[in-house]
Amino acid sequence: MAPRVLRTVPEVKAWVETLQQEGRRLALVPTMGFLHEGHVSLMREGGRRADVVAASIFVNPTQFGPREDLARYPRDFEGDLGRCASAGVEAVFAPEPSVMYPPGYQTYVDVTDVSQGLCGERRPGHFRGVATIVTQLLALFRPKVALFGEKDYQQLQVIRTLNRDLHLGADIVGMPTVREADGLAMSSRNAYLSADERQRALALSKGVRAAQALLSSGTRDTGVLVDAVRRELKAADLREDYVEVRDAETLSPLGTVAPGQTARVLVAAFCGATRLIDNMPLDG
Ligand SMILES: Nc1ncnc2c1ncn2[C@@H]1O[C@H](COP(=O)(O)OP(=O)(O)OP(=O)(O)O)[C@@H](O)[C@H]1O
Ligand SMILES: CC(C)(CO)[C@@H](O)C(=O)[O-]
Ligand code: BAL
Repeated sequence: MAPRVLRTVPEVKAWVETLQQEGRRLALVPTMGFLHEGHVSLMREGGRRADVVAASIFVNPTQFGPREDLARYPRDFEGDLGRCASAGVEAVFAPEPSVMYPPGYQTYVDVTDVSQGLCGERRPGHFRGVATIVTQLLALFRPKVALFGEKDYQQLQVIRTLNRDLHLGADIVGMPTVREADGLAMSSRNAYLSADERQRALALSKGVRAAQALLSSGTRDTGVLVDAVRRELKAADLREDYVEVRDAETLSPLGTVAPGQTARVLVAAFCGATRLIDNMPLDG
């Protein structure tokens, strides 16, 4: 069935109120649209963990820097509604920016430690925008469960932290990265890539896999693991934005991956003009 489209805050409140009266538990999947199988995996898992699934489709202006791709971010609302319908989504919240940021809006959420470095450093203000919109969505929908992808790993940790610190009460579920058959992490921004760039973009997933393989064969020095990723970027002529190994939960930088430690190797790189990210677990 086609999902119901909600456009305003009173519409969301009325819909959520009805769910509560019916005793139906909600799973929320926040997105920026141009949906792919990664998003669908979150929606389907939402359906397994709750009684009803809602998605939001909102290209949130406050998380884009002034020189970033807000104006040309890919959009396909009709196609997205079809994908939501086949994933069992009952309601789609698709507000105009003025609904989330009306005149007089003045409340922003800063999550400090886990926003440091990585995308937090390379995209100043990005996580403030993400944390602000996700806090609004969790406060409005009050879902039992909210699902996010590990592809945006630092974002997931930022959201876990704000949900805990602000007592928002959702179960935050992180879902594994869905990949194309050749390993490229699915991402709406892959649509920007030319055929040649699409091939070269494989360097990100190859690089993080090379780091995983090195750790499995006993290399614990994170400098050596980072170099393995850099070699793949260089071979494909990608420009590094960052490559780091960090603690998987706190995201503190690591010099070595200790036995029993859960770490993560994270990469961001430019393939032509398109900035892509990827990451993988490194279990010491
Ligand atoms: N390949 C993927 N596998 C699993 N989850 C994903 C994947 N790609 C995105 N997600 C998750 O879907 C949610 C919405 O993400 P978003 O709409 O920004 O899509 P995106 O493909 O990551 O777009 P972008 O190219 O802008 O990064 C986020 O929680 C994100 O982590
Ligand atoms: C979580 C999110 C929907 C907030 O705008 C966005 O950052 C995304 O799509 O990953
Ligand atoms: N997928 C995270 C949202 C962003 O890159 O702005």
